[in-house]
Amino acid sequence: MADIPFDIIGFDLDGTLIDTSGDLAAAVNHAITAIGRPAYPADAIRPFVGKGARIMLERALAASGDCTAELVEDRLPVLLDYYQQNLAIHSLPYPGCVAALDALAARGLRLAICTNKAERFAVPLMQQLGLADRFASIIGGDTVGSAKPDPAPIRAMIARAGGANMKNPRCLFVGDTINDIAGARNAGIASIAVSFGFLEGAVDSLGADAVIDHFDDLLPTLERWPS
Ligand SMILES: O=C(O)COP(=O)(O)O
Ligand SMILES: [Mg+2]
Repeated sequence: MADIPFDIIGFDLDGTLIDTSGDLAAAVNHAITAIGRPAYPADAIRPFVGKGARIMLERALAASGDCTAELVEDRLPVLLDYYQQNLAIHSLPYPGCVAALDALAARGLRLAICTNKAERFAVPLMQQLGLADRFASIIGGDTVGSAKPDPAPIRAMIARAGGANMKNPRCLFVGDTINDIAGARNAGIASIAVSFGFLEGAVDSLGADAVIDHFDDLLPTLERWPS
């Protein structure tokens, strides 16, 4: 069995581990159809995701009319309340995700999450999907006071996943947008971009160290990683 030269593998959540676009779209639509805006299909929400719920709402409002600060302040609590109650109605892990997590854990790797989603959504979402216990740490966009691409949340993810007690923890981050790949680079760690997430445009342009098109490719890609 080929050696994997990492101790901790970190993952982005939305668009990487889990396709959350159906529940995010439902929450946005709940907030904006009440003021006469049209509903978005899940596919149309994907490019709005990546920098937290406020920016997702701003992008959705701006794409269908005006987007004033008052409108955002008025609609954001409605969106967040709805999402908190409906985290995992449509959301599912991407194909092969759970098997890949099992395979990595069986190889002794620690798994962790760093998402720009607020922690109060990220943790119960993973619990409701029955996956939270697989992760040694789950850091949200509001856990440490800054979000990716700032390196601080990725560093906190590593430290809380046991890296704080390791001499030189070897870490890699897997994500779907520039926030993830730039965040990994800013934290000084390697990265893999997934091509099946919420990114619009060419995944190669993210500058990740490798790209995977399916979770089945994750373990072989790590096994081939130069040590
Ligand atoms: O909720 C968001 O905007 C982004 O979440 P992610 O960092 O897990 O992709
Ligand atoms: Mg993402």
